[in-house]
Amino acid sequence: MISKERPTVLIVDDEKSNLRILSDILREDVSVILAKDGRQAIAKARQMKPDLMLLDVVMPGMDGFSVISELKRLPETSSIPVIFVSALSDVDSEANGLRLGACDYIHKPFHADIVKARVQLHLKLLQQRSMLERLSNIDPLTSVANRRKFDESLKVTWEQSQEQKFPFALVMIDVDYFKQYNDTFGHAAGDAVLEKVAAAIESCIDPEDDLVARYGGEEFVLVLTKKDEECTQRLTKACWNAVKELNIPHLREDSIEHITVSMGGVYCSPDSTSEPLEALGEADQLLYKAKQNGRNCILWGVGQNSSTNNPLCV
Ligand SMILES: Nc1nc2c(ncn2[C@@H]2O[C@H](COP(=O)(O)OP(=O)(O)OP(=O)(O)O)[C@@H](O)[C@H]2O)c(=O)[nH]1
Repeated sequence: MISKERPTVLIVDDEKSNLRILSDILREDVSVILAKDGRQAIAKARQMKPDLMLLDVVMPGMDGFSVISELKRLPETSSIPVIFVSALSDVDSEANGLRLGACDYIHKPFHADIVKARVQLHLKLLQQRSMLERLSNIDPLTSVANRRKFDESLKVTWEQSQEQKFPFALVMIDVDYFKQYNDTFGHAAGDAVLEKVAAAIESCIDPEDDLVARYGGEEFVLVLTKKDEECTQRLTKACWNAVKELNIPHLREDSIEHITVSMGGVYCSPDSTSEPLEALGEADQLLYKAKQNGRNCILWGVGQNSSTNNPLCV
């Protein structure tokens, strides 16, 4: 994913002179990393995650075709675009390189302007792709993750939790009496509340490990990873409190004078036997109970699959 101002290009060639010439051509526009063989190329790609690679084909030991096959197999390098730069100018070699997943093929001897132009073109395409990816994962009203991103993250988090043995929590969040708010203040004011609520929740979580997503309508969901139960509950309470502290007047006749949220959370351990959707269902039931309980509270499940029988109010 191309996020930095100055993209990084990994150049792989066993000929020192080619490495020097190619880096001289590119270093004005990009940061250059060099590798002199296939093994080094894979190690540097995994470690430094370049935005683009220029890869020689004929190299002693591991050739460029084997390198690209390995890069495409590894999840952390599979999306790095690779341009072959090769003296093999026959149709079969070029077709093979493209079939293996290269985005382009430049023939040696290369021309500086062609190398520059092709690199710029692929960096531009990469930038557009990453912008599209970002947009397709974001809720346009609140700018937090959308349902699509949440579904994907839940699946990945569940799998990683099982493999890497870390716990995670799912928390469903729903704005209280929101219909009444819309009816009183109008839909546009309701939209502004959703934006503020999302931002308040987002400000409390750790963007490295956690995710807040708009689940739909006035409902949000949290995925909190790698924390013990106490820390998870503390963080959830901080989110609940952050919404309260927005002090958005609701003007209800009863006791709730400000916008509040209800929450239902479950803590999933790596040895959980239930499935992600079951855990989500449990969190949803706890949220329902929190609403029945008078709203403006958090209900936690206690232990695996026992959450709905014995909820804990914090
Ligand atoms: N402004 C605005 N309102 C929305 C949006 N999505 C859903 N809503 C409104 O959210 C309200 C949800 O109403 P209900 O499901 O009855 O829930 P509630 O009034 O919050 O009641 P409780 O959840 O029981 O506290 C409905 O009036 C929806 O129209 C949105 O994007 N913007």
